[in-house]
Amino acid sequence: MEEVNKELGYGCKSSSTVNPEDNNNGESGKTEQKMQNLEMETDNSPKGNLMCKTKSFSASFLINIDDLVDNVSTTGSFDKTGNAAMGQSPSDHQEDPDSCKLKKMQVEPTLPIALKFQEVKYKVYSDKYVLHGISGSAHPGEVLALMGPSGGGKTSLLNLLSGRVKFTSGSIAYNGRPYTKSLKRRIGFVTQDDVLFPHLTVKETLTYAALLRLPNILTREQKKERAMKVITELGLERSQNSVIGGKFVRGISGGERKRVCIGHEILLNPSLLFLDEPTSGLDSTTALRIVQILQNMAKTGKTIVTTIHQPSSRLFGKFDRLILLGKGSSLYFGKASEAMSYFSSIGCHPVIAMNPAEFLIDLANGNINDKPFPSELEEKFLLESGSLERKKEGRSYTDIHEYLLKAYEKNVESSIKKTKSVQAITIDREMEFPGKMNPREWEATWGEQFSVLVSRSFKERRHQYFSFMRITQVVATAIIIGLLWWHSGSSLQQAEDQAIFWGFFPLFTAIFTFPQEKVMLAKERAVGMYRLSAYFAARNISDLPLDLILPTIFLVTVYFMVGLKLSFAAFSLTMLTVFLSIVAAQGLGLTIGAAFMDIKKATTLASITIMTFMLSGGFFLQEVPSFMSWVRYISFNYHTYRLLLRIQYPCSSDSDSEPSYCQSPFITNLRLDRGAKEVVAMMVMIVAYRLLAYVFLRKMKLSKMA
Ligand SMILES: Nc1ncnc2c1ncn2[C@@H]1O[C@H](COP(=O)(O)OP(=O)(O)OP(=O)(O)O)[C@@H](O)[C@H]1O
Repeated sequence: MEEVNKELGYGCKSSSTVNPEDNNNGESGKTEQKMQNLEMETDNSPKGNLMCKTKSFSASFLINIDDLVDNVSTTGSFDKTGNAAMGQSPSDHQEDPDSCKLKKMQVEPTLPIALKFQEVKYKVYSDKYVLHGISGSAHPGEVLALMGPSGGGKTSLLNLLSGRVKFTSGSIAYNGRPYTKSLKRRIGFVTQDDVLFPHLTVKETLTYAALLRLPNILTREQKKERAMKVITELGLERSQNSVIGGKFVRGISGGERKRVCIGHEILLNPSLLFLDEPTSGLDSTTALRIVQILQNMAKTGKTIVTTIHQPSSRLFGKFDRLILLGKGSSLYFGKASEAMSYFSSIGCHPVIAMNPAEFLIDLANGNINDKPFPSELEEKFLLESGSLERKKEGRSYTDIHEYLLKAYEKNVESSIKKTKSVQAITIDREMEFPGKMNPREWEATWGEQFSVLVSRSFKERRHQYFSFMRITQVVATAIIIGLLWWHSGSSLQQAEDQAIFWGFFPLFTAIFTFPQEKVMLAKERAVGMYRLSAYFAARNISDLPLDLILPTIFLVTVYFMVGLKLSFAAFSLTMLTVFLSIVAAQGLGLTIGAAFMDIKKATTLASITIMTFMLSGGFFLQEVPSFMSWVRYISFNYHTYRLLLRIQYPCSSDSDSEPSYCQSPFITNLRLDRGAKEVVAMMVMIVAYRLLAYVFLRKMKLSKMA
């Protein structure tokens, strides 16, 4: 067995305990030194270079990473500590002001950020701790894997390290400094779920993200180029024109989708990239490809931290460092390649050939059935149960967990504490000159955000709106109404049916808008991709043309089949009334959707509302009790109905030329005037409902949904 283990490379190291962190001390010290050197190199670059201005600072190094990566692949490389071995020095370039940016490109790599955390605890409520004091570090050029069984605390730790969630106690330092808002732009986070628009292509997805996320110092063309470079870097060229796809739409593969999510984050060239289970649900070859991409990215000076569930042995070999978590505690921290030796040294090693990752997760799960267990544990069980058989049955997860924890405290934790912390280094200009850099410099202007969002929303919704089902629903309803009231002329019933259909149809369509997009909205707002007002305005405007096309088809069909008033004025006014009704109904739908952000709840309230509006609107009940009559004034159905009747049954004050229906009690009771009040009421509703929807969206704790 010993031989088998040796052959596999993770055999028992017998007596001496391997201390994974001991081996790192020297390296991590060197890392810190190198990082400081790198920082100094940057600081010592020619003055003119640094004066290529605060404004262009971040932007220029964004473009530059590509040149840098090119340089790395052709002329040099990053070592494990994130130092770039550059092929060119700043002095290789002329002191031409126009070449300022170019020079920056070749001088500035990804700003290396080392992550160090000590005794990080995380409490979710009262005394429920999810993490019980985790320590470790990750350096530029490295991929740190957080591994462990389900519920071990991987995602929680990742969220804390990325600054998305506040920790309860302990410390997390980025180049020796605590988290600040300015770090946000240096951090990329790839969530476990792929939050992407299903109907956009890969190219559209990344281009829109580039247009929205990249700083304004870049031109539109440069932003698009950047998106294309990311596509190339991630090997997505072949699928760039394919749609992303989703539950109901076939699209690119899971691996490609994950790469698009990674691309979304690396557009901004983050120094720290966090990924939550980037390989879950992928086959081992695709997973390996993703991790290979992460490794390549790390080589450009990024610090990469990823959670991983059950990697294959080939994949496991790709990680530089590893934290093994079990029940919210750290069971191992050190080089991934030394994990097996460490566990062997404390008496835990597999008796059969197995994937090291599988073995480690089994250990963290307390499952050591086909593994020899350490003598200390054996003694413990022996003492408790007295017989070998019972002893084996009696082993519990808690005992094994405690044993591994004690071994960790004895062998690893103490040495982590001994490692010198990274000397605080400036992370970016905002830290250097607090408050002097305008955060708005980073983002596109309101107008640009609006136009990009309109275009994106239009492309995404185009497919949704003109779905076969939806067109069938509208056309079929129009034909049925047309046939039922075939050439019946200006029928009251017909006006009623239109008002009902166009009352509930847009309302029930609009309630889905915000709940459906809430995860995307939360994700994009969390990284400050755009202003809420730009999103809201864009969503309203981009919906309009689409929402008016189907009603037009409907109205034309019904109007002529039923044989309504054949005059241009009557047709146009009917059309306008229906449009007003649609936009008002939509506003109400948006408000209900934004108020709940939950489709089920929103649908329930929308059903109750529309029923109340219709009943009070005058179609079914002519005599509404006076204490309930106020409802009709906030009902767009009521105003639509009155306007439609007014158009189809005009009555003038001249009683001689008045048609006979003007004397009917039904019409006289309605006391139809010129319709100005109805139009004003509808306009007020259109604006007020939308304002209300915006207020609800603003108040919504979107961060909790991300
Ligand atoms: N906000 C919370 N409230 C209550 N319990 C929580 C909260 N966040 C995390 N937990 C609990 O903490 C534990 C760790 O959760 P976490 O999601 O970090 O585990 P994980 O290792 O990422 O699991 P998985 O691999 O299944 O995603 C779980 O038992 C989870 O239920």
